[in-house]
Amino acid sequence: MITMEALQTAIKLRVDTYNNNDFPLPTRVLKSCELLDSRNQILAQDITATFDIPRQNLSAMDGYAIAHGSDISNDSSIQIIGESQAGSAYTGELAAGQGVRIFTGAVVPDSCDTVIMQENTNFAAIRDTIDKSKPYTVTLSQTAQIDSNIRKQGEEIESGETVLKVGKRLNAADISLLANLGASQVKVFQPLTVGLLATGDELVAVGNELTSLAQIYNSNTPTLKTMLADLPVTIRDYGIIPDNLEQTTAAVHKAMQDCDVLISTAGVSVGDYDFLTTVIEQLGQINHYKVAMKPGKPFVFGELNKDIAKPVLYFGLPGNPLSTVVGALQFVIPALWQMSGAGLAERPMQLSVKATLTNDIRKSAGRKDFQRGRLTQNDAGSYQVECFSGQQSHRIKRLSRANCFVVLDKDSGNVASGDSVIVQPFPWLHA
Ligand SMILES: Nc1nc2c(c(=O)[nH]1)N[C@H]1C(S)=C(S)[C@@H](COP(=O)(O)OP(=O)(O)OC[C@H]3O[C@@H](n4cnc5c(N)ncnc54)[C@H](O)[C@@H]3O)O[C@H]1N2
Ligand code: MOO
Repeated sequence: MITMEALQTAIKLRVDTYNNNDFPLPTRVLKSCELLDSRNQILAQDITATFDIPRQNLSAMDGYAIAHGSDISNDSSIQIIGESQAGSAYTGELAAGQGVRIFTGAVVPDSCDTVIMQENTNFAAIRDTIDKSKPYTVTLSQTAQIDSNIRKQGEEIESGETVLKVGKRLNAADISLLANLGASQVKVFQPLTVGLLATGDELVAVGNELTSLAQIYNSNTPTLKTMLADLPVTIRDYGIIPDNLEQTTAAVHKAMQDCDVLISTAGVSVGDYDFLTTVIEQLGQINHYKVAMKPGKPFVFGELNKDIAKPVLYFGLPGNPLSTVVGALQFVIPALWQMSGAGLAERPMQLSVKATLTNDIRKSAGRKDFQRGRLTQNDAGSYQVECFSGQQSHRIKRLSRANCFVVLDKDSGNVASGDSVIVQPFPWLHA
């Protein structure tokens, strides 16, 4: 059975080929996106500045701009002959020994080469006596440095500079940068279409009545929709498909015409009513089946390619709710970010921390284990994790109580209270 790490690498390599050959990023349709809707969209065009930032030399402090050639040593006096405010510059010429009152963000007059903050003058002592309608004198209480407290034109961004590149996953800081450059819209990659298909005769969609004791609610589809909500994808929900070869074939066949990616839940184990692997082999191929992890072992990675122009990548998640969550986090979501065109450094990072275990864990070697736990941090900043008993992959209440996975290596055996373990916080713990 393939290890989890080897499967992650295999999926990544397949998506590399998909992005280069099957559906090359440069040939994809672009979408104009309003700046405020662009969070988590993937930039499809480089962004180049059309003007300098700062656009002119600006003051970094409230204080005085002092003319070139002035004596700026401690105790020297400067004659203040006007004022430069943010949005309304002082336009006159200054001679050595002169200055203007200036505020943070205001233009530094061309004839000035230093800004001195008001705290380094006698401003506080004379403040109440200043009559702004006529020149007045301030005295430096500290020697100033030429060039200090001036944000130079273009020092942050020069006109013509590329500030964001194709593949950037736009975040609040990028939106700040784009807004500073006046971009009201950006070109992003058209979201991929991701089909969701739940299989199982026992399933009923939330909102409907359970009419027999054999029925349960379909929780995997709402779970996946929530987990994918932050991705730049369009979801198509194909609903619940009964455990029946013809209907499963028809549903997969329909989805592969409409979608770039298909995710199914359940029907991938070895039971008499688990048809998905058969259908995938009829309409495409299985690249990998079963992975040495717990939960989530009967995971399928394949592609649907019969009689269609480009392959539809297929992820078959095992039906147990926990297997669906673990498989989606470890394989599907990273692949979707990569398929969406997000550069390597732009894909959400799986954070992990070391924590001290507060209870014993029983484990047998053979599969990498993702046990649910609750991570806490003490006042000194170190982490502890409590790992719950009852780790079977249908334990939904414990999943909701947990905030992290305790990740135990494939070959690890039992782990004891006090041992240091690797913990992966759930994405929703730090988002
Ligand atoms: N003989 C074997 N049996 C099983 C094996 C095995 O290796 N040999 N593997 C077990 C493991 S591990 C898992 S995980 C499951 C995976 O089974 P399937 O993916 O085929 O899923 P089902 O059997 O249809 O369902 C499993 C479980 O999950 C419930 N389920 C299914 N879909 C949903 C949904 N959308 N929402 C909520 N719950 C769902 C379903 O009712 C079952 O209880 O196979 C083991 N068996
Ligand atoms: O691998 Mo299954 O997902 O343990 O329950």
